[in-house]
Amino acid sequence: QSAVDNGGGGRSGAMSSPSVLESVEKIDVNPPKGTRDFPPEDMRLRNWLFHHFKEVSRLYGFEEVDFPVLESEALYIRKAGEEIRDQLYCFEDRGNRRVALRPELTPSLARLVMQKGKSVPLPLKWFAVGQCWRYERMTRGRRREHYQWNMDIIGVPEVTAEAEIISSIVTFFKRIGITSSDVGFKVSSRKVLQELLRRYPIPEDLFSKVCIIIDKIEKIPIDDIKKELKSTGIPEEAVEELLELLSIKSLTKLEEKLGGSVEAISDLKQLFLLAENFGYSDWIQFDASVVRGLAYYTGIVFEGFDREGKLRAICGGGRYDKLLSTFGGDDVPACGFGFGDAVIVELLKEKGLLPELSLQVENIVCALDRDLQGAAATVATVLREKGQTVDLILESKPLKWVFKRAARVNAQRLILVGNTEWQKGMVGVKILSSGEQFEIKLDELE
Ligand SMILES: OCc1cccc(Br)n1
Repeated sequence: QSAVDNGGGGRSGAMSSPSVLESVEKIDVNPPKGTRDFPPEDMRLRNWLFHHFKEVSRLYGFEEVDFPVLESEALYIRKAGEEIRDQLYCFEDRGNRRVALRPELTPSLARLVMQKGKSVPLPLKWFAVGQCWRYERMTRGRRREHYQWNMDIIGVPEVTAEAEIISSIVTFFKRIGITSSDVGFKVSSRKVLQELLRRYPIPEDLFSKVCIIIDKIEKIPIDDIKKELKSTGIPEEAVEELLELLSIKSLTKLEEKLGGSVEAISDLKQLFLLAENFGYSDWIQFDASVVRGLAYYTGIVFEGFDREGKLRAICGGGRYDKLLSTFGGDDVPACGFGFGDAVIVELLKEKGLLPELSLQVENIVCALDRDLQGAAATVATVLREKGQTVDLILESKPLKWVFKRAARVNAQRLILVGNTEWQKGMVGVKILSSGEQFEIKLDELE
């Protein structure tokens, strides 16, 4: 921090002279552990990804919303033993308030829906793209922030809502060249688990805890899963039956196990029928082991996975009909998904589908001598007012340097402002791809 704080935090202004600046240690120029900078080439890829997120949301008639990155910690205090709770990036602010960097967007969305109350007629179809945080011990070298795309439908109890949001993700994948041979969705319902647990004398509040333990089934040894399940107090035979149930990969077998009248079965059958109508049947499969790691899901849950099994889940979501009531609001049916910006990029790299995104500039405008810098500014302004992109050379540079820059910024043409031409109200033009060059009146330039 310079002795003279010129506010902007940028380069020290004329106000402060070197003598008053304290000599500071060389600062670490890297971003904080687990976080990323986005230099231009990475920012182009991020903008490309977000453009597709937002275009799909628009295609589906969703409205964009956003919330503070900083939220009350209370939004995330759930007692189900979720990883997201263990990794909460939380602190006490100067007003002694317990706050947290949001680890996900759904609770903020639920808060805003409650805040809006009756003023927003249901159903709501909202989407957001926002940075989310977790404080994870860096032992695993994993990131502490990522950007998440969320789409949520609030106020629709029918499975058509889940079918619609899965359709939106399929549309996104197709737009970026991912096919159903690359990825699929494992789909299940927490009502399957609920139905089974209902057949044992188990307190209702255990349900979320059991789901969170089961979500770790592919991440920790099965004996640890059994140990954790038993530690919740559910009877041994329930644990065994539960694990056997989770291995079911067909709805028919599930129906044989649970009986056809079960709501979970009818929901899932309806979803698979709608998938036919949406045209994405070959993208989804029933898999009873999918429960997802968030406590508030109450029905259909799904996750996008890469069929080669090399990557973590690409996205995930489901129905959460009780979240608003846990915040003290009325019960409002809701479903949605979260889609992170990291795994999808790994998948695109794997598939050789990363887009070629280079800087493109239509014009480089350059004054051929110092006293024509003003004329060059006029030329640049004329072009920009016509909607043309212009990289204006801002200092006197040798032509060799200008050509080098033109190549670096992929300029299509060079506009040279020279004395002789300028006297006639003209400029020199060089088309860089063909080498063709000519003079033209400024007002004829387009
Ligand atoms: O996927 C869960 C998650 C939440 C916040 C930040 C990051 Br990185 N990952």
